[in-house]
Parts: sequence; structure tokens; C-alpha cells
Amino acid sequence: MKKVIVQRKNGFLWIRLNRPTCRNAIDYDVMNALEEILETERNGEESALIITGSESSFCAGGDLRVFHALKTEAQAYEMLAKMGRVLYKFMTFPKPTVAFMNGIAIGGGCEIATACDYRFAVPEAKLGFVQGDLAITTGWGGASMLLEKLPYDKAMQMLWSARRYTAEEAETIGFLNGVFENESSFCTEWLQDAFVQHAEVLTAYKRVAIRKWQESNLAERMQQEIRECAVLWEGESHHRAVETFLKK
Ligand SMILES: CCC(=O)SCCNC(=O)CCNC(=O)[C@H](O)C(C)(C)COP(=O)(O)OP(=O)(O)OC[C@H]1O[C@@H](n2cnc3c(N)ncnc32)[C@H](O)[C@@H]1OP(=O)(O)O
Repeated sequence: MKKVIVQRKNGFLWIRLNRPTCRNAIDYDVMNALEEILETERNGEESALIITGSESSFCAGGDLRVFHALKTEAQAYEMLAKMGRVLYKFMTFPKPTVAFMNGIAIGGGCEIATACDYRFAVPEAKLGFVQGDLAITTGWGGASMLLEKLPYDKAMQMLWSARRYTAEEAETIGFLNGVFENESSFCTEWLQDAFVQHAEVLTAYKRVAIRKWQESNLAERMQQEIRECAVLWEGESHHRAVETFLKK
């Protein structure tokens, strides 16, 4: 079974995270697949990219079973920086990008969504930057990207509280651009009329945004954030919190 499925539908490129038994958590295979897709599809024919999850989850963040083997700051940094590079590629993808959160979006799942230009969810989705509860920060550059997307106080509220928000609450705080019953209503009520036909207009506007992020050195800020997380990762509190989850 492919861990990441690529589909082309009505002029859009769909990426579907596909590890439903662990709520589409991200492991190294998924990171590699995403990196390859983002490289090869930069100049593809589709006008926009949509990322979603299979079955009824979007993404439960990093695969805690796999990544719990990483004990030291250096080991953690290597993994975190790898996904950080993938998310910077997402953030600066030359076309519009959309996260359709078809269910739970937790931890790194919210970081992936933050890298996208738009975020939508189904009513029953729960969303949160829960990393704080695991005694770490966002480790894939999510906080730096969130501060580009939300007003300062709203972004910090989501990060500092580590709270799980309902879709309605996440829309109120500004993390979500809308809530749709399902993928089909998202497509007919939003996606099909969201973008002009002239693909060169879409990419030109995206370059405006990307230049701003380049000038404000977003890549470097994400790297520094990843270093902060790697330091905390090594701590006892983090390892204990993950063990508690894994023993459940
Ligand atoms: C790297 C930076 C980060 O991303 S830090 C954040 C890491 N993620 C998390 O802390 C989320 C941990 N998961 C959860 O809180 C819950 O599983 C959530 C996602 C809310 C789903 O709850 P629920 O629908 O009740 O399912 P469940 O807990 O029974 O899980 C089903 C199976 O999936 C697994 N799973 C879940 N999340 C992960 C994960 N992040 N990494 C690895 N496995 C995960 C569960 O262990 C469970 O597996 P099993 O069926 O017991 O074998």
C-alpha cells in the first residue's frame, strides 16, 4: 500500500496521506515521498495542490513509534530538519496550496496545514499544535510559518496552549478558512471557483508572497526554530511524555 497517493482531478493535484492505521502519521517514507512530489510537480499542468488524508484523519503528526528511537539533540535535529525542508518547499511551492483536513490534524499535521496557502476542515475535525504537551515545540518550522499566516496573539495562543480546537473554534481564531461537510462539498462549494483559469496569474501572485518570505529569511527562522525543538527533544520530559502515549 502506498503511504502517499497522488491523484489528478479536474485540473488539481491531490496528495493523500495514506497510513490510516496510525492516523496518517509521518514517517521517513512519507517525508521522502512528499519531497519527491513537491520537486517533480513544480512545473506540472495542475493549477493548484491539495493535501488531505485517507479515511477519516488528516494527520497525527510525526510517527511517535518511529521517532521515539531518536534520543539525542543531534538525532532529533536530523529528522526535524529533513521535514522542515519539505515544509519550506510546501510553503514556497509555486502554485496555490490547500490543506483539506478531513479529520484529526494534530502536532506536525497542523504544521503541514500551516505550510499551505489555505486550510479547510470537516466539522468533526480536531486541530491543535499539541507539541507543548510533549514538552517540545513545533519542530518542522510550523511556528515560524504560523506567525506569517495568523496575527501574533492568535498564533501564540494556539502554540502556547497546545489546545485541541474544534473546527468551528479553529475557524473563529483564523486558522481555518472554512468548514465543509465533506470533500465533495469542499470541491463544489469552494475549490471549483477558487482560482482564475490563467495559471500564470496564480504563479505570479505566489512569487510575490515567496519574495516576502525570502526577504524576511523565513528559511533561516525555520531552521532556528527546529534547533529549539531539537534541544527540548533530548530532555527527559519529552521522552517520558511520548512513553506515556505509547503505553496507552
Ligand atoms: C514530530 C512532531 C509532532 O508531530 S509532535 C505530535 C505527535 N502527535 C501526537 O502527539 C498525536 C498522538 N495521537 C493522538 O493523540 C491520538 O492517537 C489521535 C491522533 C488524537 C487519534 O485518536 P484516536 O482516534 O482515538 O485513535 P488512537 O489514539 O486509538 O490511535 C489509533 C492508532 O494510531 C496510532 N497513532 C496515533 N497517532 C500516532 C502518532 N503520532 N504516531 C504513531 N502512531 C500513532 C495509535 O498508537 C493507535 O495505534 P494502535 O491501534 O494502538 O496500534
